[in-house]
Amino acid sequence: MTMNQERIQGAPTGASVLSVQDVSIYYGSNRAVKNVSMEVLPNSVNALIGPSGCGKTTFLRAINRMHDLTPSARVEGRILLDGEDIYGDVDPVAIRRRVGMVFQKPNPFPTMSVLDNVVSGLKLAGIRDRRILLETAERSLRQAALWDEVKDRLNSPATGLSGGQQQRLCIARALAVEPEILLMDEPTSALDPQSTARIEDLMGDLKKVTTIMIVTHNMQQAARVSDTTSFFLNGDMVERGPTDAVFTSPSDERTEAYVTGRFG
Ligand SMILES: Nc1ncnc2c1ncn2[C@@H]1O[C@H](COP(=O)(O)OP(=O)(O)OP(=O)(O)O)[C@@H](O)[C@H]1O
Repeated sequence: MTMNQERIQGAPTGASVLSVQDVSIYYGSNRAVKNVSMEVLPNSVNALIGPSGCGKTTFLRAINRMHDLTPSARVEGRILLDGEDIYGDVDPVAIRRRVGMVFQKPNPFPTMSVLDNVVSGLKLAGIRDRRILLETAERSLRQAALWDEVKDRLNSPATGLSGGQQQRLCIARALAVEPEILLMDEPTSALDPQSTARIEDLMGDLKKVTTIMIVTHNMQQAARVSDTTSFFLNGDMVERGPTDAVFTSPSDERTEAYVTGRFG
């Protein structure tokens, strides 16, 4: 293991924005994620790859306490966000404000305008100052590379945008509350190649303002956009390291078989 790999995979470094410590996740008696630990550095893009059903989404959802909404689900271990245990004595709603999420299918609020979608999180937090709302909307839409396309239709329904624009709107909506982490669950799988490329191009800019965890089935995408890659198999995190190393010289033969397309 290289020093860089040790830094990524090993003990908490204090520099981590997210520290996952021995996390297991159960649905009833089925353990879908097994003893996963990882340290995530700020302003990095972290890909989670692995065959269908290996636990990637289950792992991702633990990071913003979405399993609270599933009665059979249980999370063991510790997840620290900037040193604070997100399963400790904290309000899950406050955690979800700090950990944004973008889903597979774009899900703008259908009855709201473009502008109201972007600032919905701020309004929920009680911010009413129109100047602040407009400034935040412009900043977030610029960060999501959507501003130029929507600046003249901010008050039009969000549902009038194309699928790719709607997904960038959802990214802008997530960014508006300045999340420490942005979770992306196969964010381009419902999009055409051109919209996918736009979102991939965006990743480098997004990580300047947040830290990204992205589940993807597309290994070229993981290779193109991420700094670290974690390979999951049957609930185990088999390997995690710098993306270059995981793709070109994986240390586990199961990772090699997967990234070279021999299974999955
Ligand atoms: N709500 C749920 N209730 C019960 N079991 C679940 C639930 N969600 C997922 N599972 C199970 O947990 C395991 C991991 O599923 P998960 O969706 O996390 O995998 P994944 O790697 O994200 O798969 P995919 O790539 O197909 O999205 C699977 O065996 C799945 O059937």
